[in-house]
Formats: sequence, C-alpha cells, structure tokens
Amino acid sequence: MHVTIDDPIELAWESIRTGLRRDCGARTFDNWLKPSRLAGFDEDEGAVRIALPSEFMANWVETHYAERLLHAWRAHLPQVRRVIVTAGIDSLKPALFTVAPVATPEPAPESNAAEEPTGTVEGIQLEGRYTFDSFVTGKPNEVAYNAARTVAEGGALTFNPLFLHGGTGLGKTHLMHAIGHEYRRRVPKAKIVYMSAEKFMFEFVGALRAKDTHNFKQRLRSADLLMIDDVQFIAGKDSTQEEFFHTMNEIISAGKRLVITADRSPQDLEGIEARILSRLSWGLVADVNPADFELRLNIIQRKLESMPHVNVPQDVQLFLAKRIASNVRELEGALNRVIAYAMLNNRPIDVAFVEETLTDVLRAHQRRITIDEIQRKVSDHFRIRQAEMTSARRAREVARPRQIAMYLAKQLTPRSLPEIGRRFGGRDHTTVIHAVRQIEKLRKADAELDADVRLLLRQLEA
Ligand SMILES: Nc1ncnc2c1ncn2[C@@H]1O[C@H](COP(=O)(O)OP(=O)(O)OP(=O)(O)O)[C@@H](O)[C@H]1O
Repeated sequence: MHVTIDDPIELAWESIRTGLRRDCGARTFDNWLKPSRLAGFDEDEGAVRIALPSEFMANWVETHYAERLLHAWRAHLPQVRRVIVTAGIDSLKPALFTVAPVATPEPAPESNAAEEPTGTVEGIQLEGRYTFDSFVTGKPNEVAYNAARTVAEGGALTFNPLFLHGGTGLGKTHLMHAIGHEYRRRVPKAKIVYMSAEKFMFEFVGALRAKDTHNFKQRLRSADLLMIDDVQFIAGKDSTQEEFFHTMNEIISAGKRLVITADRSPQDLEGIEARILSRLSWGLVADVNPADFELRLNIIQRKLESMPHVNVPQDVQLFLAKRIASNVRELEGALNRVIAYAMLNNRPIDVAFVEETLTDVLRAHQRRITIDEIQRKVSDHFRIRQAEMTSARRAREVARPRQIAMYLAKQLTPRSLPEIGRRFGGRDHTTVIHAVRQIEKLRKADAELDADVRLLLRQLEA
C-alpha cells in the first residue's frame, strides 16, 4: 500500500513505521514489521487494522508489538483506541509477481517496454515507489545512481558486479528496487532474484541440512539479475561465503547481472574472504554518501511535488533539511509526521509547529559540533597547520582563518565567548568579539570570503 497523497492515516502509518524501524532496529523491523500493511481504520471504533502475510507473523507481532503499535498510533492520532493485528495481506493486495517458468531473457528494445512481464521476481515484492524517477540525485549519490541505471538498462556491461555501499537509510534498497523495476521493464522475461545476505545464509544452511542444495543453487544461479542486500551479514560465516563465492562466479561468468550492497566498503568488510573481496573490486564499487544539505532540500521538494494540496512553506523546508541531517529515511519520516499531524489537527505548518511536533527527533539529531572539528576543518580548507589556530602568529594567512574559525565556533556551538577564546590559544573574549564582527562585516564585502564561510558552514552542518 503506497502513501496516497492526502490521506493523513497513511502518512501517520509511514511515520510510525519509520519510528519503529529506528526503535526496534533494522533487522527486527525488516523481518517482522516491514511486511505489515495498513488494512483499515474504523473511526467509530477507533480501531486500526494492521495486516501481516501469515497467521504466524500476525501472532508474533501481536504478542511483541501490539502495545508499542498502539502507543505509536495514539501519539499520532489520539482517537485510536485499538490496534487489531490480522493475517492476510493477500486479500488486500494481489501478489504482484507470480512464479512463472524461467525464461532466458533477450534484451528487448525500448518499443517493447509496454509488454507484460512474464519473468519472475523472487525474494521480494518490488516496492512500487522505489523507482529511478523518484530517486533524487546529487553529488553524494550520482555515481551510484548512474551505475545502477547502467545495470538496469540491460545493455552490455563494462563492469560486473555492481557493489553499492553506504550507511543506513541512504537509498541503497531504493536503488536496488529501481534496478529491478527498470530491468523488468526492459527485459520482461527476465528472472530477477533479490535476497538479503541473511536470507541467503538461512536458506543455504536449511538446504544443507535437508541435503538438497541443488534447488537452492539452481534458483540463484539461473537468475538473470541477482541482487544480494547487506552482504556484511555473512562475515565470518565460512560455508555460506564459499557458496556465495561460487554463486558470484557463476552469475558473472554467465554474463548475468549481479548487484550487491553492504553498509561499508570492500576494504572495511572484515571477515569476508579475500577472494570475494577481490571479485567485488573487479566490478564497480560505488558509495552512496550521506545526503548533503542541497540534496536533502531537493528530496523534500520532490516529495512535496507529489502533494500539491499540502502547504509546507520554504522556511520549514529549509529548517527540516538543515536539522534532519542523519539520513533520508529519517528526513522522510519527519516530513510525513509533520504533514500528518498538521492534517489531523487542522493546523498550518510553520517552524514553530514543526519544532513542537518533532521535539524528540530534533533533540536526537542535534549534532554537537565541536570547536576541535571546526579548527580542523578550517585549517584543512585554508591549508594551514591546525596548530595555527592556537598560535600567536598574526600573519594574515593564518590570522584570517583563525578569525573565521572563531566566528564559526560562535555560530555553531553553544560555547561562551570566553570559552571560545580559551580554546584558541588562551585569547581574551574581546578578541573573539572582534573576530566575529570582522567576519560578519567581511562576509558582506568580500564575496570570496563569504563563499568560503558558506561552504564551511555547509560541510560542518552536514
Ligand atoms: N536520493 C533519494 N531520493 C529519494 N528518496 C530517497 C533517496 N535516498 C533515500 N531515499 C528514501 O529513503 C528511505 C530509505 O532508503 P533505503 O531503504 O533505500 O535505505 P538503505 O540505504 O537501503 O538503508 P538500510 O541499509 O538501513 O536498509 C526510502 O524511503 C527511500 O525511498
């Protein structure tokens, strides 16, 4: 079920899911709560109905999460009195993909794009929202995006596998699903397999135990596009790595496509066999970096474009982009929450309303920028030694950066003027005041200096 634009209940549900993912941890969330769907809201009874794919999962979620779900719902919508967890997602949403005989794909020209897919997608339902179109690009993610597009477009590849790595909530899964959608559109008969590395391990171990690894191998190795998520999970798991290595080899040597993600780069993947790492680095390694301020703002704006009836003023957009810097998932969650609250309570959205609605999130995201960090960044930027920040030298090439660093310390930290002075080589607080005023004045008169300061501010606040 996708967020429909003007439905505050669904927006609240999105926001609740983001909160649950944060509180329960990604693994628990992905296993138990991610497959849940909002099945309905009965206003008279104040009852929210949540559906899970099976009786077993519904029971588990009911036992472990009913209370937490109710609490989260009530925080968004006080009139909720009950959360009912039921089984049976299929009745809500027809299975998107059915298993069909495996067919060898032949790259289809663009004109075939509308052909009904007859291939298969195994392992997941591709999330409808996660497409290339809805993925906002910027400096931090453009290499990963372009590489993902190249894989998805179905033409000859100059690299294989594609290894995407980056921190949580930055869009790796989004890109993988987008590859799945696009490849399916281009090559409708393709067999696409998506699997988390964790599932790979469990299924493989299960197959070993049942003395039936043939099916498992066949299923993965016959994929035209194989995507394995979170490969860091198999660190230290020797027999799984052995199987993984052979699967990689088969896929690559058959000219099929392989996409792998992890939360860190190959060099930082400890406990993974050297031969796997070397295979990975034969392909294209692309990092998905944390969104910078500009990208965060673009993401907010793109999301708002799909909600033409919602008025989120520009200063609120800037405020959110500035303050929710951790990752895109949190940013989206915060925006959804603000909009849902405003709709449900019939309030206009302004900065004060956002501060009130997101008190907990904002507090958690308040990043403490330290004076040391500022001194380091400014010295790097102006290519001077960090020791000059505290030295007595007055030459312009060190005095000006030092003043800029004092100015930034005043802007970005809660430290008092005397404290700042002390941290800059025991200077007096009047020196700090002078530096702050001087830089304020120069920012208006000297465009180059102003650009330096803006860049530093952006980098420090990212
Ligand atoms: N550049 C982007 N443009 C639009 N949406 C984005 C972008 N990056 C991330 N998102 C959104 O942020 C959310 C989190 O992204 P995603 O689940 O892909 O993260 P991830 O890197 O796979 O994280 P994890 O490793 O924790 O699973 C998704 O809703 C996704 O659509």
